[in-house]
Amino acid sequence: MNHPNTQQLKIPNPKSVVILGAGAWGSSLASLVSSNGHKVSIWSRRSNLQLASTVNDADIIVSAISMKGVPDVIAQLQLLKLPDKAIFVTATKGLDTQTTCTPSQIIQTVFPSHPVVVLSGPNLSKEIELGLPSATVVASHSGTAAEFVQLVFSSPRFRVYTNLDPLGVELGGTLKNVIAIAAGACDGLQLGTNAKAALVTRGLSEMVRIGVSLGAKAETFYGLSGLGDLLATCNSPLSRNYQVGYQLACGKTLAEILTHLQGTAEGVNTCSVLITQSIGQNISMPITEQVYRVLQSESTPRQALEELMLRNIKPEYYG
Ligand SMILES: NC(=O)C1=CN([C@@H]2O[C@H](COP(=O)(O)OP(=O)(O)OC[C@H]3O[C@@H](n4cnc5c(N)ncnc54)[C@H](O)[C@@H]3O)[C@@H](O)[C@H]2O)C=CC1
Ligand SMILES: O=C(CO)COP(=O)(O)O
Repeated sequence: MNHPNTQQLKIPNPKSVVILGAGAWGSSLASLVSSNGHKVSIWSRRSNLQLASTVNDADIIVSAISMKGVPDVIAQLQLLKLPDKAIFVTATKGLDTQTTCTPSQIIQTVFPSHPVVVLSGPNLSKEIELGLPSATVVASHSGTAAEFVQLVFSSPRFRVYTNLDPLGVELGGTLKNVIAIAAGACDGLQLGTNAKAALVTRGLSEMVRIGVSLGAKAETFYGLSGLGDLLATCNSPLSRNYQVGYQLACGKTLAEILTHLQGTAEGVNTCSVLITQSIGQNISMPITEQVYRVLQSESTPRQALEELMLRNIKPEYYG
């Protein structure tokens, strides 16, 4: 089968793309889409634009807001008349603390007749703003919707793959944030490359375990949206989640870190949701548990390390 290359990817008519959220990720996504010749409108809770007039002709509505704003903004959209053609794209990486739902689950419940596409991958927004090359995944139960979104976002500097496991893609981007906090702490404590490799590998194992129990496919976690994003976030000081862990290891309190952090570190809230889910489903998540204890000030990063190293010895189960 012949696939077009990125030079041939022009959609004949420019599409109307609405980005909800004017933070770091919303702005980067807007610049990617507008560089491809599409019409982009950015809405945020602080802008003067009316949500109703912004979305009234949208082909694509992208959520790039922090998780805590998603239920409220989707409830606002529910009161409006959306075009039948509108496809939702969620680029938010978090879990709702009230319901434990993912953003795509919240959107699909409210808008059952609109396709929902998850966009997630190793996409540090600062690098994308610099025009550096990057790849991502767009996943949906509707292959047609995923391919449409792929065409709108693809460019020679942003390579977009489709995937039919939206939950797996969404959970990859969400669960890795907790491991990135641990990786930042590992670097902050200067534990070395061997320790980091062990942490990230066992972290991936935790992601697969809880992800599969929630209904995702195991293999999805070994792709760009799982392992790919895990590697990017666990190895870059540009990651806010990594920064949280790094600075905790340097002795700062969580409150101090969050006050000065630029943007959202979703891993902090995601970690609490995962603890509830892992207890409820009786799934072992030792790294997540230690991150939780450190975030709650019940333990220090150094004590968390000792707890992990002193666990009962066992075979290397995968997944
Ligand atoms: N920055 C990055 O490199 C990437 C971020 N993401 C994800 O995108 C989401 C947004 O991240 P950033 O843009 O970096 O965060 P940010 O903190 O820069 O921007 C967050 C946006 O959400 C809006 N928002 C926050 N609470 C809200 C509420 N209660 N109601 C309505 N709007 C609200 C803010 O006004 C702002 O426009 C997060 O889930 C993040 O994990 C995903 C990939 C890359
Ligand atoms: O998800 C991201 C990169 O893919 C961004 O990570 P942070 O939210 O930790 O900055």
